[in-house]
Amino acid sequence: MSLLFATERQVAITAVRRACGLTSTVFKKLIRNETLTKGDKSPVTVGDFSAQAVVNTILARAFPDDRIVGEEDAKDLRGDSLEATALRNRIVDLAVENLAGELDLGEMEEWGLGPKHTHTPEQLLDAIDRGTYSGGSTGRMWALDPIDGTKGFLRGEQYAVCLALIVDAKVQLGVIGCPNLSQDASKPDGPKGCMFVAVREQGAEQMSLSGANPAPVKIPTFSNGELNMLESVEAAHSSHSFNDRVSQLLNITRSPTRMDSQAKYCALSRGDGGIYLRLPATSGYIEKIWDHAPGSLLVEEAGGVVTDVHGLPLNFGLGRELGENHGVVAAGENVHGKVLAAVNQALGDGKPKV
Ligand SMILES: Nc1ncnc2c1ncn2[C@@H]1O[C@H](COP(=O)(O)O)[C@@H](OP(=O)(O)O)[C@H]1O
Ligand SMILES: [Mg+2]
Ligand SMILES: [Mg+2]
Ligand SMILES: [Mg+2]
Repeated sequence: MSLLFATERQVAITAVRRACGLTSTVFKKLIRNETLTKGDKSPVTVGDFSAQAVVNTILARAFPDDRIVGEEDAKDLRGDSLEATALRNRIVDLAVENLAGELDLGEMEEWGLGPKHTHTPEQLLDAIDRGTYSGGSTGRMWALDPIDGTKGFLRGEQYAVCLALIVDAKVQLGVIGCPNLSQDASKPDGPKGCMFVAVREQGAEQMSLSGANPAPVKIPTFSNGELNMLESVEAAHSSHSFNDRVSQLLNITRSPTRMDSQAKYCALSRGDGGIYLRLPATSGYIEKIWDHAPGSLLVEEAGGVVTDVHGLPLNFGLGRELGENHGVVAAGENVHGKVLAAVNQALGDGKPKV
């Protein structure tokens, strides 16, 4: 009997692996005018667009009826301006070359892959725009962040290609590719590039980006002195000062580990850091589902708990955003309760006294 979501798992691994190959290539050749600034002032590069084109092309071929909630859209690539034309040509070239790469183990030609396939610019822009689904609480949908941690990507630090399958608002499958993450955190100069795969009720594992050496990951039981905090590099994305207050309340003396992207969830799942805490630094910011869907399942399947500051599960069924949740608290099962208590004490301490 085959396991549930076995085909989806293989398709997602293929898509993430291909996209990671593409982003690594882009990083080596990225030039200044290949980055745009979006309406919310955040950066997006040719890597983000072309990775979304590749992943969505594969998903559309393998699962033509599935919806996709992807971070990017092709609006800025469709115009006739010189800038749009140059960006479009570059993105199309990158995606075409990546999709045409020889089939690797477990990959299928019918997913649009291999040298026999051609992909027109229009098809690739449409593939990017397959990601414009508004989300919702019923049916199947994929959540895609083609480059999570774009700022880390631009700095040459951590970033991740993140893909999740959500069915009736529940994340069932998550795949995260981290091209710059050390395969073994205790050997920072050792081989880099890992993929994390989780399927609900089937566990979580880490492997190399090529799929070699798969091994289960599990959050260890930390004693108090061993705990430390994982947090964003960008102070604008999560409040560092709030995390410091929580660390003090928990008597954590080790300094926080700062890294971009859902690599934080990956690090947590294998025990490199005991807590991932993310409180909005900007009032009114609502977290996006693609920034948390695969990471939260990975941590749960590695024996952890992921909630918001009220202890509520993350609700992936409310559209493109986690509209009901405030902040994210992720930690091992034996630690999560006391972190949540400390978070709420710190939130209470911050309120004006009447
Ligand atoms: N003001 C803000 N507050 C919280 N998160 C924000 C934010 N502005 C952008 N982000 C999100 O933070 C993500 C990166 O998180 P981190 O800091 O953990 O690396 C970004 O993902 P992208 O890089 O995919 O756009 C983006 O979705
Ligand atoms: Mg972005
Ligand atoms: Mg992101
Ligand atoms: Mg992104």
